[in-house]
Amino acid sequence: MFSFASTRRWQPAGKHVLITGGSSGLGLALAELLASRGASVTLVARNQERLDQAKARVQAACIAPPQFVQAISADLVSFAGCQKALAQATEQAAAHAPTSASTDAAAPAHRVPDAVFCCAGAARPGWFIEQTEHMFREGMDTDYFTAAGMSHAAAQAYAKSGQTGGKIVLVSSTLGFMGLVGYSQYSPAKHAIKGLADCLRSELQLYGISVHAYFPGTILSPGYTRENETKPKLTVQIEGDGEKDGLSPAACAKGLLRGLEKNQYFITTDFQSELFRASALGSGPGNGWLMDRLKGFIGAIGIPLWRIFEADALIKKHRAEHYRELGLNGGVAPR
Ligand SMILES: NC(=O)C1=CN([C@@H]2O[C@H](COP(=O)(O)OP(=O)(O)OC[C@H]3O[C@@H](n4cnc5c(N)ncnc54)[C@H](OP(=O)(O)O)[C@@H]3O)[C@@H](O)[C@H]2O)C=CC1
Ligand SMILES: CCCCCCCCCCCCCCCC(=O)[C@@H](N)CO
Repeated sequence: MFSFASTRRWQPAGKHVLITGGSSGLGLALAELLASRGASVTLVARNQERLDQAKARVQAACIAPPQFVQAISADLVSFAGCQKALAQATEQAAAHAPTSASTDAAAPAHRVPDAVFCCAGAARPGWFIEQTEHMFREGMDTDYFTAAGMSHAAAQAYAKSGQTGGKIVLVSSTLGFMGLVGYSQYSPAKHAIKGLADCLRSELQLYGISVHAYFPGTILSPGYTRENETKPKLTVQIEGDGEKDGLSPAACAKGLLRGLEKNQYFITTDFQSELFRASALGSGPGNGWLMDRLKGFIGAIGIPLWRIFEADALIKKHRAEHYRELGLNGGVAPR
């Protein structure tokens, strides 16, 4: 009774969705899934070649003729880049709009995309003391500002045009609920996404826009392979074997869509993230009062045990090796 899970289920069929980071990993899987459910899709990312390949895959997943798939190359770090990409997506969609004969409202002229998924992001793990100002700023740019910029562009466009029913989906991470050794360049930006989601969920009610945030654990994506190249072994030890515990991009996309269909505000697709969610609810709507308290209770017991006996224990055990490895204090850990 406290969950506000409404009866209106979100349906991708006939909608136009814009997906940032749509050329790879989660974004691409989501694009394929939504296309297979009848949505038209705009993919946005920087690299044109990967966009073209992705576009072909998403086209192959389409089910109904009025559907269209378009790919836009843009760097979404700047607000201007986001605004331009959204405007392009809107204009190009109008060109696909069904002509007189069609009764399908897949893409009425100059309609802002019905939903915007902010999947662009990347982690560059490493030791806090070894990473540079550039890397920290790059983390905020890639993981926070791409999402803040696209949400801003979409909210403005919805509000100015009077288009209601818009949807903004932000992608955070389990690391948006908690922080872990090796992720100081990334996790703060994912916490910022959570804060942004709270503000936007609240404010964008003014314009009839719904806001959701997704908190995935490890996704077995190209991005994950890349981040593992710089990830400290200690971090791997604590976060666990991704190949074993991680989910495929397709499984994540499916779980995210299921959460949207249930109108959940914070969405997770694995039990660990669900425990952290239930332990960090804040002021937004939960996913069911009783289950949230029950999971919060399990988290209240399990998380400190995990921290003390697993995470912090491994970190303390690693001190000597760490000083040696990095040649700190002449390679000797002080007592
Ligand atoms: N992989 C994981 O274990 C986890 C990932 N996440 C989050 O999920 C999301 C998807 O991750 P994943 O599938 O691994 O990502 P991938 O690295 O596989 O794909 C990232 C996508 O983002 C695009 N992108 C990156 N930077 C920009 C930019 N400045 N402007 C426009 N597009 C950009 C990339 O294209 P291009 O480079 O061509 O621009 C690519 O399409 C990210 O937000 C990530 O932080 C959350 C939890 C776990
Ligand atoms: C009872 C409680 C048990 C708790 C166990 C917790 C284990 C820690 C899991 C941390 C996993 C981090 C996944 C997100 C990774 C991510 O966002 C990056 N890969 C970036 O792409």
